[in-house]
Amino acid sequence: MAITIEEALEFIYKNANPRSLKIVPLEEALGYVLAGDIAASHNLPPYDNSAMDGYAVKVEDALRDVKVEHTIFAGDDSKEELSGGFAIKIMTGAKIPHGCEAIVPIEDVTITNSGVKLPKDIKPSRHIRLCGEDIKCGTTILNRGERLHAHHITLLASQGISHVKVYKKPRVAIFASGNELKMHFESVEAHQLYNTNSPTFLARALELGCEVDFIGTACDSLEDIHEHIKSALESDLVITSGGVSVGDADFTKEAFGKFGYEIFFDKVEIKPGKPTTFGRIKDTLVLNLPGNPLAAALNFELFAQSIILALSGDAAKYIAPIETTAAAECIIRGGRRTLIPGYFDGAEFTPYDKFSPGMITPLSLSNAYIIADEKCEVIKKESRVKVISTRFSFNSKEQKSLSCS
Ligand SMILES: Nc1nc2c(c(=O)[nH]1)N[C@H]1C(S)=C(S)[C@@H](COP(=O)(O)OP(=O)(O)OC[C@H]3O[C@@H](n4cnc5c(N)ncnc54)[C@H](O)[C@@H]3O)O[C@H]1N2
Ligand code: MOO
Repeated sequence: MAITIEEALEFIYKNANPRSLKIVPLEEALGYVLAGDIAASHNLPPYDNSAMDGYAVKVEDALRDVKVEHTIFAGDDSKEELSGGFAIKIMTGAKIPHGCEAIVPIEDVTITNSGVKLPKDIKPSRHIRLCGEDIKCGTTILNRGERLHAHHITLLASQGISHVKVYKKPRVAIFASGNELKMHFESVEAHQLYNTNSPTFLARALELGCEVDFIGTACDSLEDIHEHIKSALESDLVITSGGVSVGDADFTKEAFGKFGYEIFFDKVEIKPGKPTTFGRIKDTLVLNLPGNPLAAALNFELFAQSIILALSGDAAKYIAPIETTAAAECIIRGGRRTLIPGYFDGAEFTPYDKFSPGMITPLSLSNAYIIADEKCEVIKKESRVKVISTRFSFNSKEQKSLSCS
């Protein structure tokens, strides 16, 4: 019996967990997920320092001519002490000298014969960046389950952290089956076509931070599919396409059965993608997607991505939609949840005008999709929709104003 998308995702979250850990140098840590919390071992800034090129002064010296005898540069380990009637010239980032109460920027003073004339308003602590105001030593700066993006590398580098403990990237093996299929580097005859699903899965799994083994294309025979399964079982996840329907040459599930395939579900109330199958052979998870390219790619987005996120140890493992409005009407048949590809330009979602499970263009030219409810027969123009991205960033084909009013 076909299950709902929610039930299918529950099977996924119950069965997909991060496997093992390793230590990587910071330079290679981008995209990995942290396997432990990280606490700050240094204050940032590490010492009170000047936010401006200017003069270290006493507040009481406002409006006075003060003498300037020293200059402190960033990186100096200065022991100067500031006394009333004096200013110390100081550069941005330089350590604040003892006795300094504020910094006056260079452009706010007048140069005199013996030093500088200070302005009338000097507020205590002005232009001083305080030790630890950004990061306090001992606080947790990153948590287990955080995927490392460029600006997390900033935090780690600020603490002099050279290596981090992370979850290994999910190892994914990919193959397709179908006598009609040829690899993109082979020649095709008139009755054949290129296997586009496997290169799609490979590229997308890499985008999602997996290590990928490209096993190839199997013929529609149990023996050949067995060979491909054997080569794939060392992985955390095997993703196949094709051969999951009821045709005379649909052997995929039977072929996996020889290896003790425990199937969690083999039908989902979804269009396209009803025959999507998920299970396990020992520690290896298996996702059999249908052969039809749009069905395969969209169901990869929903199910393979959810498995990959859960396997990677990412605390943010749930796919999150963005709410927006539909830019055009889209008529659907209803009856089952329907996946509709389209383009989200940051303001509106435009459903792809004509799509069917066997096509490849709709998703290639889209950057997102929506899931229409089983009772829904039309997505009306300007109705609210929940958009799920199929890319990492949101883009627009036209230049937009980027500021908020
Ligand atoms: N009598 C029924 N027939 C079908 C049903 C059904 O319920 N009853 N379901 C349909 C649905 S829905 C789908 S989806 C497909 C799923 O079929 P398979 O997973 O068995 O896929 P194939 O038959 O192997 O291929 C379908 C289609 O896709 C092309 N294909 C397959 N693999 C690739 C690839 N790697 N790259 C590019 N194109 C691929 C293949 O040539 C076929 O045209 O079954 C329906 N039938
Ligand atoms: O469900 Mo099939 O996946 O419509 O093409």
